[in-house]
Amino acid sequence: MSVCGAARFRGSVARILQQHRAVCSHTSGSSTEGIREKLQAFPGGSVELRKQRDSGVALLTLNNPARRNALSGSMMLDLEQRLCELETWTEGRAVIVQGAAGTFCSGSDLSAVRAIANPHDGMKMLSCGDVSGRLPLISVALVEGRALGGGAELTTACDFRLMTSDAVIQFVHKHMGLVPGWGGAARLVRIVGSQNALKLLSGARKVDPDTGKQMGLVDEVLHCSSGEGEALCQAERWLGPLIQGPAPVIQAVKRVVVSGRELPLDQALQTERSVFGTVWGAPANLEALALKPKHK
Ligand SMILES: CCCC(=O)SCCNC(=O)CCNC(=O)[C@H](O)C(C)(C)COP(=O)(O)OP(=O)(O)OC[C@H]1O[C@@H](n2cnc3c(N)ncnc32)[C@H](O)[C@@H]1OP(=O)(O)O
Repeated sequence: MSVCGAARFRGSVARILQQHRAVCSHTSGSSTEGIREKLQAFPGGSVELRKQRDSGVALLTLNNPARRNALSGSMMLDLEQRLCELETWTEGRAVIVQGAAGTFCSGSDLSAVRAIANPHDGMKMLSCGDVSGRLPLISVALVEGRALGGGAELTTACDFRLMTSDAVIQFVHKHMGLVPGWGGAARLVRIVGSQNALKLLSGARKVDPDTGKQMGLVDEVLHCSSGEGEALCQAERWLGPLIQGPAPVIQAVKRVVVSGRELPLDQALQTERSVFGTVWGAPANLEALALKPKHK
């Protein structure tokens, strides 16, 4: 390349980088604010967080029963806020995600969806509702009633799914002219394999607990005979053996498994080494060594 050509080339690269920076700042900063304001304009319901300090289990409840716990605009923002609170809960071990009044979540609130049904707002909305990889504790979706659309996606963001015997999970996106956008498709493929994921998404198939269990989408079916609260009690009992032990160790286990699941091998190995460094010689490790345990 001539000197002149090289200068022109450097000039073009600089221009492209400048344009790229402009696009990035547009999509991350003020425009995210724009979507926040739009979402705030669709209030209704709430996302409640109750940290049970004695057990280290948090309850995250989608609470919009008049709309079958559809995620309103303000609930999407609430959800983000609650996840931030969970991320810094150092004494936490697990979180159970549930819906109020015996049903999980009917997806995005259709009135909000209608108001922002253009590609630009849709892309920005994703930055507010994405819970993938955000749950720092062992997470369980307790599915009673229906988990539809974005609600079905939310179940895949959890490590485990427990369903009551009459519950249904359904990725209804195709019926809405959509595909998942909050990571529900990618995670579904990892959970049930691509053949099953394709069947569930392209057929918008209703998944009952038994089918879910066969596919590996559902970890346990809960048979509840008596009333309110029984499913939650059973879910807490199911979780019990997984969360025995010191919180830092449980959180470390979660981190190595998530990195193994979601990162390329070289990065996962690196993460595992650094997480190992946080538990080796730490109080729980020293206490266990002092007890001279035998694992019979
Ligand atoms: C990227 C995100 C993709 C998405 O999530 S798009 C949204 C997908 N979800 C839907 O289309 C849900 C549509 N709703 C339904 O199929 C049914 O309402 C559902 C959930 C099976 C419940 O059926 P039922 O128990 O018979 O109750 P119902 O139909 O009378 O509903 C009770 C009230 O709740 C409302 N509702 C249910 N799901 C909603 C939603 N997603 N957004 C806004 N409002 C919703 C429903 O309109 C009804 O309200 P109203 O009492 O008529 O004022």
